[in-house]
Amino acid sequence: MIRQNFFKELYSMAEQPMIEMKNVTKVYDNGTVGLKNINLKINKGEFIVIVGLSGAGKSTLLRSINRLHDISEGDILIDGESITKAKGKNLRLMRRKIGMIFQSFNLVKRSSVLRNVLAGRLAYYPTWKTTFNLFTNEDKQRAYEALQSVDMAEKVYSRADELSGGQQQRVAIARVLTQNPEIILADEPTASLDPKTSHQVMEDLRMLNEKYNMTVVANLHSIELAKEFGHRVIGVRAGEIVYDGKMEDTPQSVFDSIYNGGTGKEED
Ligand SMILES: Nc1ncnc2c1ncn2[C@@H]1O[C@H](COP(=O)(O)OP(=O)(O)OP(=O)(O)O)[C@@H](O)[C@H]1O
Repeated sequence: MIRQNFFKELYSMAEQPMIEMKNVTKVYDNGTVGLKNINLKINKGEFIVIVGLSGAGKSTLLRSINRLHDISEGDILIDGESITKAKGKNLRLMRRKIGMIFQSFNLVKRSSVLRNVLAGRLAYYPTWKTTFNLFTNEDKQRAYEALQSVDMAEKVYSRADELSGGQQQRVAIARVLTQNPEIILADEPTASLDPKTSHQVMEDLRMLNEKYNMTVVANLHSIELAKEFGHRVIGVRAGEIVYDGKMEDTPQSVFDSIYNGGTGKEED
């Protein structure tokens, strides 16, 4: 009996979603409805792509997960714990589990590549230490290795604004790797990049997913990249989930209808 319970418990732990959205609605201060009653479970190690027209709510969905946007109704659980209700130190610890990649890279442009990558460790230090730049050698080594894994080690002392867009995004990926989160939210990570560089950046995200088992949720405009890299596709239209399925089971017609057949606000 004890043995049975043990396995049952182990099983239910394995089943616990990494991210769970329960009846999530987001209404912006000006009355715009960003998300309408979203229910969604994302498991550890998945690589999710979110697709939809401009204005459909992809960014709102992604940014609700780490509370860059506060939701109006519902609850969001990270690894079983409500981030919606989290406060103070607890909220900071939960956010440490969530890394973010932005379309605009969000590096400190006048700082070195190394300092930018070390910023991924900030949440592990008390503020006074970071003010005085007291990063440990271990963390410097960690940052260097992260840069190596995205093939950017030779730029370690360059200033961030001396790099190309693709190189900056790779530094941002090294920063997120140094943070060592469970989840990576990538909000249009390739929107400012050319096709070849976009592909490279997606390969880096795949590496984080496969090698470190990080759960990746990426908003993508490019259907080609979505198809190539996503394991599961979520279609969003006018703040609602209109499709959710494994990539291998998703026919082209689904993409056609999400992008052409819908009531997405802008291109109607
Ligand atoms: N800060 C804000 N205040 C008010 N409305 C907003 C705000 N941010 C987004 N919205 C609105 O919420 C809706 C969803 O926007 P969101 O940015 O999430 O869409 P998206 O699918 O990410 O679009 P894109 O692909 O263009 O980035 C849109 O109608 C948008 O105008």
